[in-house]
Amino acid sequence: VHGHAGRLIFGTLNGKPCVCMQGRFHLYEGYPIWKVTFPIRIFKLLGVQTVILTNAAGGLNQDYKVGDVMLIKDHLNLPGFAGNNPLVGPNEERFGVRFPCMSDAYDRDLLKAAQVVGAELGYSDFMKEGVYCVLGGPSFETIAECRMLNRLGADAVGMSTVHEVIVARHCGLRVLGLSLITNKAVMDYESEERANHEEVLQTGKQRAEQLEKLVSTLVARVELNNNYCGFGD
Ligand SMILES: O=P(O)(O)O[C@H]1O[C@H](CO)[C@@H](O)[C@H]1O
Ligand code: HPA
Repeated sequence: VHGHAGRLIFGTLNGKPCVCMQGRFHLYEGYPIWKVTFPIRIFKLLGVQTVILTNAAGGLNQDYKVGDVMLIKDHLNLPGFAGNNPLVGPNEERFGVRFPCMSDAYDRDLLKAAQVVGAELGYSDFMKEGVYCVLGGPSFETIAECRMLNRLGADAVGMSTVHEVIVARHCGLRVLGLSLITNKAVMDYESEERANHEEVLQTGKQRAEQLEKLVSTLVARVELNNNYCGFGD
């Protein structure tokens, strides 16, 4: 999509071997859901143990400000309610079980580690924790939809990530999810604001340096055996 480079970059980050997707596939681009999540299985086969998934999202929680970073503690998979789940079809036993658990989708130790690192870097003022809701896109939400999602328990809304999380958990990868609140979802009929992709890209650029620092510091602290340095375990 415009704004995503569409590259796969291999290297080391703070001494840790990493592979980084510079961009992702989205359902609304017309890709089948298995293709959207295909890179996750490639990562598994490459020996990856931990994935850090990031996205741009609209803020539904009235306490959120543009530029906040929301650590994802849970998700609402709305396309999934209609049967649009990346695991639909014959189960690939070599990756995981038919009915994977999702109540532990977002690794609590990694989430705690992200909070600790965020605080150390002085980012606490703009770091939140909340529930991400995925929709199919590409149209942004109506006011009624935003109000409904917020009442259903969503703090942020976007068009990605959740499918990747489901496939990652199915094959046993540990997941940390980060949403950058790039815009406030319009919840009020009096509002003159309009969701637009340019604002999304602009907010992304403004926070890029801090997000890079957060992720790279965190990566430095995650041990290859999935333990963490300096977080009490
Ligand atoms: O979720 P990512 O890929 O960060 O992008 C978000 O931003 C785009 C809308 O501006 C949509 O693709 C939405 O999902
Ligand atoms: N809605 C859906 N997806 C998004 C938004 C939004 O407001 N902002 C960034 N991605």
